Amino acid sequence: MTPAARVQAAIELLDAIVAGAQGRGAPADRLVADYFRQRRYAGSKDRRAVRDLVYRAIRACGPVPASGRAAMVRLAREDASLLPLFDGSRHGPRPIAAEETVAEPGLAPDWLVDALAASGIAGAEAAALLDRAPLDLRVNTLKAERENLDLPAPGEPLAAPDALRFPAGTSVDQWPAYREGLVEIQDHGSQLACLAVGARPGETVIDLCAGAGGKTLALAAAMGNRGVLVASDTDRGRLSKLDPRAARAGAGMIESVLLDPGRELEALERFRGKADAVLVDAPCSGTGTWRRNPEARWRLDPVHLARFAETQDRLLDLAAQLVRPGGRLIYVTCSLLDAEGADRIARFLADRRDWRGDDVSLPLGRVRGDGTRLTPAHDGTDGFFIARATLAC
Ligand SMILES: C[S@@+](CC[C@H](N)C(=O)[O-])C[C@H]1O[C@@H](n2cnc3c(N)ncnc32)[C@H](O)[C@@H]1O
Repeated sequence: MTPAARVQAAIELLDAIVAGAQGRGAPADRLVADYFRQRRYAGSKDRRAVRDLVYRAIRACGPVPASGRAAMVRLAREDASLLPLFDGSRHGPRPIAAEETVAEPGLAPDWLVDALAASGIAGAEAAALLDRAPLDLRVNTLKAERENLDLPAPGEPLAAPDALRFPAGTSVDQWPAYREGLVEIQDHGSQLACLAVGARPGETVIDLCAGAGGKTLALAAAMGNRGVLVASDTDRGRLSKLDPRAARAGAGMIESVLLDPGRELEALERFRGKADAVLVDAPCSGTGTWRRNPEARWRLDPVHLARFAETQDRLLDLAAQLVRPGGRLIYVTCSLLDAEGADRIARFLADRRDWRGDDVSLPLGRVRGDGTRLTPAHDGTDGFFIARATLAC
């Protein structure tokens, strides 16, 4: 592909991504993968270049752009080396007209910028939400140790005991250590959230919103494969990815439980009042993960945010019924909005005299309400809110 054709391909992809965001269709990553699956002629350099253009253009726009072209023209305003590529060549984009629509720059739609600022995320803290994330690995202590693991590149040891950091784009998935389950890809913040669970061998731990099990695998390692570890979720597709991952990681202790939305407790009845720890890694807006999913800013509106908060309250109430006296509940969201973090745990604790908030004592982060918050600017992690509460004996 010529450089101009790459710009045109990025414009077409951005059109699909904008439509996907507005109609709540497939996420950008999937659209990019599908696009190239249908265009086998594009080589790996072309793919990398187009992908890079797409994500730079997404980051360059604040609110949802009017079109893929408007987004790319915005990027060309910021990177003049792109301007000559709007040359009207056979596969390239037409020249930029004087009256052409240009997407607005910025962090996000205005209402979201205001909500973040009201949650203490503004200035450099806000700008860092759109940085490129490094690649973090968790050494799987069921199979290896950080100190004597031999990897193709040396990683930077981080504060979480099993975390190593590599530059963005490192092809870890090609490494034998990855294929053999010695390491997992997991953001440092996510690893710290797992530390806050304090899972120990022999305990009964429920990962209520386990998804594909990123955190479940870390809990299995912390428990040394001993005890009871339940991974539940309402999404069959996500949960079904856990079994092969667990097999690769040697995490034989995990029991997957598919939940019926609205009737979650039915499938978990036998654990009522029995769990030592319940992790609620709740569905949320993902404002803390824009470094990886910058187009998520375009998918959120106040109605959806309010729905997330309702679900989070419901899941907290549900999780509380599973915890044994003296046991703990850990609430996590990858959001930096108080509406999904500090406000939720404050409501939970306000309603309950038999629960008290704990200090999660993590090596990074800052106190926010009754929890701890990690941010890209301060902690170099994805954004997370993490809180822990203990039920009186
Ligand atoms: C933030 S994601 C979990 C990510 C996962 N823990 C990980 O570390 O990879 C939130 C999950 O909550 C699940 N979920 C949504 N509603 C739920 C419900 N009512 N009960 C349990 N899980 C639910 C979603 O399907 C999604 O997988």
